[in-house]
Amino acid sequence: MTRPVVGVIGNHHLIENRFACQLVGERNLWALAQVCGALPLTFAGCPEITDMEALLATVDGIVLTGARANVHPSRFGLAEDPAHEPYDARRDSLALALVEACVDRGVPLLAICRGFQEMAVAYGSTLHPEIRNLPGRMNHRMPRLPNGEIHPDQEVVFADRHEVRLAPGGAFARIMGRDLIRVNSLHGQGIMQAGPRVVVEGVAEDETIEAIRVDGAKGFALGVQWHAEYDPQTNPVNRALFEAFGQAISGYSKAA
Ligand SMILES: N[C@@H](CCC(=O)NCCCC(=O)O)C(=O)O
Repeated sequence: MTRPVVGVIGNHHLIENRFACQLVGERNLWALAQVCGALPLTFAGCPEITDMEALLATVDGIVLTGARANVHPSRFGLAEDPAHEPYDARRDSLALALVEACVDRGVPLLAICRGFQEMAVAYGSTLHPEIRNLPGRMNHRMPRLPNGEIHPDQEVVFADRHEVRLAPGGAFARIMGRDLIRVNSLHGQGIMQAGPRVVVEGVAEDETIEAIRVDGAKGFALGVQWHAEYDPQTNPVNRALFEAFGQAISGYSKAA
């Protein structure tokens, strides 16, 4: 029995400000291999070189990963702002189309952080570019040193930072087996207004939306604002999510 194959989207980076690359956070790949029993297969976040039909004929699931670049504000009716760069318009285009294709066909889809935002925007949600600036909101960005540098210890950066209250009886509460969890937090953007098919399944103490599903999806279509890929090997909350995704990809039949 071969492993199910999961497509993992890449994101654009300029290495040394000259060398264009498609990168993917390695922890996404380890989580899929070790907890879902999948073969992770990265693909470019570039619609120009990605045949979606060929991709979806090849994979048993898709993961839209986190990424430093923000979803372009034109996708939700706002003007771009240098303060909220970088953007990754190619990834936006491919990811938003993939969300709808997966939802319509029942291809299991797990959306993480930026991917969560892409899932939300694909179905008409708006985002706020810097939610920590909203009254009453926490700072959801990764912790930094007093001098402003990103904290050098990954355990600190990815430590649980806040609670998420899950909708009782909802998809996430059923997967997690509880209504209250704690999660890490590494994002600046957040959902302002959920679109009509975006079901809010979990919110933080400051009402920031942290977990969603797409209403009417034929298959697994869940998104989380936190970085569940960081430690599903040891963290029961993230393990439950990746195991549920693993069941979905194992049970998915491309032939259907
Ligand atoms: N850019 C968006 C999404 C946040 C996200 O995916 N964070 C991952 C960060 C990985 C890194 O810093 O390289 C936002 O900021 O909301």
